[in-house]
Amino acid sequence: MTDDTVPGRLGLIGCGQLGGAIAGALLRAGVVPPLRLTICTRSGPAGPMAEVAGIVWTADPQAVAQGCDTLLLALPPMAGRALRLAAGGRLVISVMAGVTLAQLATISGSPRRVRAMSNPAAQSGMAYSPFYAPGLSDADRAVTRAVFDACGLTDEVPEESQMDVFTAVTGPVPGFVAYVAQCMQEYAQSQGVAPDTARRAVAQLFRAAGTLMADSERPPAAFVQEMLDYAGTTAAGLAAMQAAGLPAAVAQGLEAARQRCLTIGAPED
Ligand SMILES: NC(=O)C1=CN([C@@H]2O[C@H](COP(=O)(O)OP(=O)(O)OC[C@H]3O[C@@H](n4cnc5c(N)ncnc54)[C@H](O)[C@@H]3O)[C@@H](O)[C@H]2O)C=CC1
Ligand SMILES: O=C(O)[C@@H]1CCC=N1
Repeated sequence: MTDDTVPGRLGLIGCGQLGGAIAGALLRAGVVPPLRLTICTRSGPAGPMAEVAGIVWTADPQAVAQGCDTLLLALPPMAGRALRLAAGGRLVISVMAGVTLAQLATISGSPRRVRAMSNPAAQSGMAYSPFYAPGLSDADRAVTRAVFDACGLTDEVPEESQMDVFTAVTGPVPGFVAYVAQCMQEYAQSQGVAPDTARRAVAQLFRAAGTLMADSERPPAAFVQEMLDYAGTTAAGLAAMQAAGLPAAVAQGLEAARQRCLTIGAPED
């Protein structure tokens, strides 16, 4: 990756949990140098990016829209929906949950729009960042891929509806996985394991499980079936979890998150 992968000036509006992580990823990967990065927040320099020399800071989204060539919107969805940017024909990439491509047209007026999703694991290059961008030029697609390649894995999805699915499933990190880990730690503690021991053990389990599955082409179902076929202690636990409705509970939770995205993306009255 070279310093001109993102041509011109990149303007980031929002530098919090996600925007700051993406900015860190872009700088680390050399996709854009600090001298070609403008960051807009409500309150000036923020987070680790505040220590990076060369970045231009502003509290004026219009200054970003008119002074930059590519805009990356990483502010809260409701604040983003209220924005009106004189973005002209600039490339506008959004990672705002639920904000639709149609809303991005109203926000920016630009025909060059990307609806994307990422997560704070971008900081360490471990995010999954899908994007939806019908009609995007090859050049703009290359810039979009360069941005999200720096954050981890990326895919272009064929339907905008999938962006709400991914916002629910892969947007939160550690997100829902932390909830499962919490349940496992609390079980261990209920059996007399000391809290810090339980925490360390479960963290190591998720590190191992995540690495094993990420390094494999096998779907999670294959790992589960392998344990069921083994017919040992884990098989007994898996059968009990299925009988207790774990699959339905997970699906209900993810669907609730997806529905919240649809609420954000609903046309204003
Ligand atoms: N935090 C997360 O794990 C994830 C967040 N997202 C999305 O990323 C976006 C940002 O979320 P976070 O980084 O968590 O928020 P945050 O609250 O950590 O940071 C928000 C940033 O936006 C700035 N901001 C807010 N209103 C502004 C305005 N009117 N003009 C200019 N700057 C403004 C704030 O100063 C701050 O820098 C949201 O749309 C969220 O849905 C998506 C996936 C994961
Ligand atoms: O919870 C949220 O609203 C943000 C978007 C996806 C993950 N975190």
